[in-house]
Amino acid sequence: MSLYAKERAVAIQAVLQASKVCQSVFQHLVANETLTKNDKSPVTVADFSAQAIVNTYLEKAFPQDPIVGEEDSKDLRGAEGKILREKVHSLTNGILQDNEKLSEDQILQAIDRGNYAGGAQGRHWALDPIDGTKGFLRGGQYAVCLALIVDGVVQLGVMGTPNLPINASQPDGERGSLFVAVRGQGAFQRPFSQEQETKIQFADINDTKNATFCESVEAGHSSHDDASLIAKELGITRPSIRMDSQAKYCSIARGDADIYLRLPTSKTYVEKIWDHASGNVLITEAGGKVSDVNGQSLDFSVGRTLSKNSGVIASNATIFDSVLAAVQKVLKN
Ligand SMILES: Nc1ncnc2c1ncn2[C@@H]1O[C@H](COP(=O)(O)O)[C@@H](OP(=O)(O)O)[C@H]1O
Ligand SMILES: [Mg+2]
Ligand SMILES: [Mg+2]
Ligand SMILES: [Mg+2]
Repeated sequence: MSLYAKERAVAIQAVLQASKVCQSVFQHLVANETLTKNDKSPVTVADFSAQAIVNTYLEKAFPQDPIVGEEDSKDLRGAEGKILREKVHSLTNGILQDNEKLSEDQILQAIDRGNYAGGAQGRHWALDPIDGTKGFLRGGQYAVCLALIVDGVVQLGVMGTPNLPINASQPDGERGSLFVAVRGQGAFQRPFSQEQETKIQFADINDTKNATFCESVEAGHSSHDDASLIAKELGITRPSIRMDSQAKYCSIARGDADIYLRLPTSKTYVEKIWDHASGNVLITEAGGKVSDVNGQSLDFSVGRTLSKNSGVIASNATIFDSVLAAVQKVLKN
């Protein structure tokens, strides 16, 4: 059996079920149930349900493994959290099989299994139950992102992208894919609807002027102004593809676009490990390279955040050095 085969299978099942709960929430609920967290980022019933589902699957298969998850159950507790708690309870159980159903208490406990501090020793999971909550709310791109980190290095990443067309050249065709990568074993995509996996890789380009950027919709998450200066520097004339979430990593890894830049908009924001862990291994396994804006590898060993890094650059390995040089030239000015 190949390395991490069980982890891979469990992660696929967990992400698939969590993706289904997100689709179900989107169909059944209007956006007015959205909460706003202290950092002003939105969170929805679907974020909580997806975290409960993934953590439950992980606990069953790997009871010893700690989890770094984005959400916690605080807003679902007590009298104030009752309405939200009941919604999460019924939506979560709507997806689970009869023998998997969870009580309200079990859901709260499952969500809070995501409270691990992370670090350099041993293995833990990193979970973003919905990455791109803003995309989810506007019917755009979002991703359920799960990664296994061992001794500070991401070894496995699984992403579910319910709204991403399976084939970018058929934008009105079937949607919903899983992207899966294990370090040293390649990068793969499969539709939600069947188990057959297809190997994916970066587009084969060696001149940056033929490249396309894939960037955040939110200028507050990555500077659009700096990106357009870097595009000029690289001779890029094609318009950027904008989408929310780590679906950006998936898009470049299968060659829909070529370069993903996350250019810091403030000196104080620190990237979170769950926003990049699964994308990180997918990029490497699809023939790409990834670093921060200083050319340093992303360091997943320092806790829940990427406190040693600033921003992200990901591209095809062939053009990576040129992209890094352009980023550094523009950011220095
Ligand atoms: N000022 C900021 N700079 C960079 N990322 C930010 C940010 N504020 C929030 N984010 C993160 O950006 C993620 C979405 O990124 P993107 O723009 O690529 O879709 C959010 O994930 P969530 O949606 O999981 O909260 C959130 O963690
Ligand atoms: Mg968030
Ligand atoms: Mg996120
Ligand atoms: Mg999230």
